Amino acid sequence: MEVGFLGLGIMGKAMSLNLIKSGFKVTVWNRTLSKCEELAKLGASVGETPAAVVEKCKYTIAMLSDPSAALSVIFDKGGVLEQICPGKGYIDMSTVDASTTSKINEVVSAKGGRFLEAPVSGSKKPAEDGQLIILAAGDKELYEEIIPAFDVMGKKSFYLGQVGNGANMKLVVNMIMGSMMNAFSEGLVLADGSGLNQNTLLDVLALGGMANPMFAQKGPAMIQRSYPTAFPLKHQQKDMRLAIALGDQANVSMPIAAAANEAFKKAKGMGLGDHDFSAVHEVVKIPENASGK
Ligand SMILES: NC(=O)C1=CN([C@@H]2O[C@H](COP(=O)(O)OP(=O)(O)OC[C@H]3O[C@@H](n4cnc5c(N)ncnc54)[C@H](OP(=O)(O)O)[C@@H]3O)[C@@H](O)[C@H]2O)C=CC1
Ligand SMILES: O=CCCC(=O)O
Repeated sequence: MEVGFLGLGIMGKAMSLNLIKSGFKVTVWNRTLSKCEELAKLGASVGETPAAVVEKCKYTIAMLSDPSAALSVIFDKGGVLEQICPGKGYIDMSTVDASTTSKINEVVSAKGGRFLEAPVSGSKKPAEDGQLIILAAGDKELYEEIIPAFDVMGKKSFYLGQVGNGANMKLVVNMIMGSMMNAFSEGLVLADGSGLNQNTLLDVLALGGMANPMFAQKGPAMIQRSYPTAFPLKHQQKDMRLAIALGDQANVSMPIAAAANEAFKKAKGMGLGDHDFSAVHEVVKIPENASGK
């Protein structure tokens, strides 16, 4: 199967590499074109523009930072719209809001193309291991046709119905995750401020009903104030912002998510946007010289 891939960031690079390793013919494009070189050495073809990729491939996947990036590869000069046509499918796996995917669906469909949104749960390591959770919605036939690629990139795919449901599901999941990360950071700081051993806290959490891979994997590094980037904090803040807007539309009060968003905003303001989202810990951390009592 010949597949195009737009966006070779943390996630897109790992996902497209898995497709290549599994025997897909992959044509890649990235805004910073030099990032295509590594993939080219591993067997990818390179398209000069998103339009060139779509022209070459029956299916094109995108994995881009945010709504503005997702729209710009569609509408800009050399964008997807210039070549999308009947027989071609466009699959956007970026985390964006439903209004963005609805807009893309509308213009792709108007040109006779088919559209599927398919954001993912799971981070850098699951992307490298082909263990993502895929939250697809949109054209059902396209979903069924692209399953072989999803099976390479993910461990489970959900088909959620109409365009918007995948985007919304992803925002709900990440809203919960961002709130949890804030509560976890506060817990680590509270343990420390109360004279408790933070590693013992991790051991206690790991044995109970709150045990989860996020606490287990990120906790030890957070205690060391180390935040190697798997999921950039700036993207988590974007997801909180979009989830809060979704709450506005649905009249759902979300004070916990709102407080978490404020902490991520503050962390971004502290220059932590490119660190892992666990760096929000720095916002709640008790200054080293304060006893907290
Ligand atoms: N990292 C993670 O753990 C996860 C991330 N996601 C989501 O996946 C998406 C990608 O994340 P990730 O790979 O981490 O992000 P990165 O920041 O590593 O990569 C972002 C990609 O978007 C491209 N891009 C940014 N702005 C534009 C633009 N205006 N026009 C064209 N391309 C643009 C970048 O190109 P360039 O190289 O030129 O900057 C790069 O290829 C995001 O929506 C994120 O929320 C979902 C699940 C997990
Ligand atoms: O959107 C990012 C999700 C990161 C994760 O699921 O660990």
